Parts: sequence; C-alpha cells; structure tokens
Amino acid sequence: MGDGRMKQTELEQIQTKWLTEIMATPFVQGIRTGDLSQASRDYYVAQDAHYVGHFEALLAQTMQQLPPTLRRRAAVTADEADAHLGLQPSERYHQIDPAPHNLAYLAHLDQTVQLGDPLASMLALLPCTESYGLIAQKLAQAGVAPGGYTDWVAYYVGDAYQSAVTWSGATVAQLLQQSQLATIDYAGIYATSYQHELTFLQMAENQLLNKIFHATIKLSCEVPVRRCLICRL
Ligand SMILES: Cc1ncc(CN)c(N)n1
Repeated sequence: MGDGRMKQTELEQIQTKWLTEIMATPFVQGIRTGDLSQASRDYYVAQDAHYVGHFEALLAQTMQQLPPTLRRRAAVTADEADAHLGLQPSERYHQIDPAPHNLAYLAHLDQTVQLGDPLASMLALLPCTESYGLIAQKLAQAGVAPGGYTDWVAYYVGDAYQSAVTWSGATVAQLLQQSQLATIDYAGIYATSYQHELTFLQMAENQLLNKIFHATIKLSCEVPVRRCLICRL
C-alpha cells in the first residue's frame, strides 16, 4: 500500500511516456538526420531564445525557495546560445515573435513557481532540463547522420549540461524524500510540463504551419497590410 505521497517511480512512468512521443517528433528526428528546413530552425530558435531567458529567471527564483544545502553551487544560468547556433538559424529568427504555445508553457511554469513550494517548482522545471539531456543522449547513441546537427547534440550531451540534469534529478529526489502529504498535484505539474515540451517540438516542425507562413510572407510583399503573424514581415 502506498502512503499517499508521490513516488520516484511515478515520475519515471510519466517521463517514459512523454519521452517516447518526444523522440518520435519530426523535429527531434530532423536534428539527427539533418532534415530540418530553415523556416523550422528559425522558428524553433526564436521560440527557444525567448523561452530560455524566462526559464533562467524562474530557476533563479526556485533556487531561493530551496533549503541552502540543496542549492546548486555551479552557475545557474547557461543561455544555451551555443545550442541555438548549432541549428544554424538565419538572421530572420530575430523577427519571429513568441508563439501562444510558448507563452502557455511559460505561464504554467510561472504559476507553479509562484506557489512558493520548492518541490512543485522543481517538478515544473525538471522536464525542460532532463528531456533535452535524454534526447541528446539517445540521438548520440543512435548516431547523428553526416548532415545532422552535431553541435546541438554535443551541447546537450556535454558535461556542463549533463551536470545540471544530474543536479535537478538529485534535488527532486531529495525533496521527495522530505515531502509530507500535500494538497498539491505534483505529478500533474510534472506531466503538464512534459506535455508542453512535446507541443514545443511538434510546433517547431509543423509542415502545414510552415507552408501557411511562407504563403503569407509572399503575400505580404505584394499586400503590405497582410503580415505574417510570426515573422511580422
Ligand atoms: C522548450 C525547451 N525545453 C528544454 C530546453 C533545454 N533546456 C530548452 N532549451 N527549451
């Protein structure tokens, strides 16, 4: 019989379920094969540059909620610019605004961190940190094709990133051990972040959307009042 508190195994089941779907997305597979359009990479990097900046601020807030013994000694921030460069974005990405799915993910993280409960905050942030560490390890194991985005994979399998993954997992494990019966839906918070991670990657390689944006961009050259909602061109 369980004691009503959340278990590590419950987290592992959630992680396995979502990671399987994440690995199957065309964007993740495109990183391995090199089959990603410029539009997809620009779109992803624009979204992620916005996301990472906000994530780092929320991680810094979470750090203040942790007992001092659990705080990370290494620098908290890593802007992931090298990972973005690894996807070879064009200058156009600077003109792409944050999309609703990105803002919805950040709103979930923000609302959770504002609860002020360190375990809830860490569980909301964990899918972000751990999923990319795992994605990159799996891609490296599968073997990145000659035209694939090896620098992106190298960034996330690198020691600096993997040590952040290890710290995040170990901190959650410690907080779980100390946790009392709670009214907060910890598993739900963690699963919701994973759902957002999947959507984020699905949106990055949405062929239909990319076609629409291209069509709109072409239109905007001739009819300036119609603008692409993403590029603002
Ligand atoms: C959306 C998202 N999730 C995770 C990561 C890896 N920190 C990222 N850069 N962006």
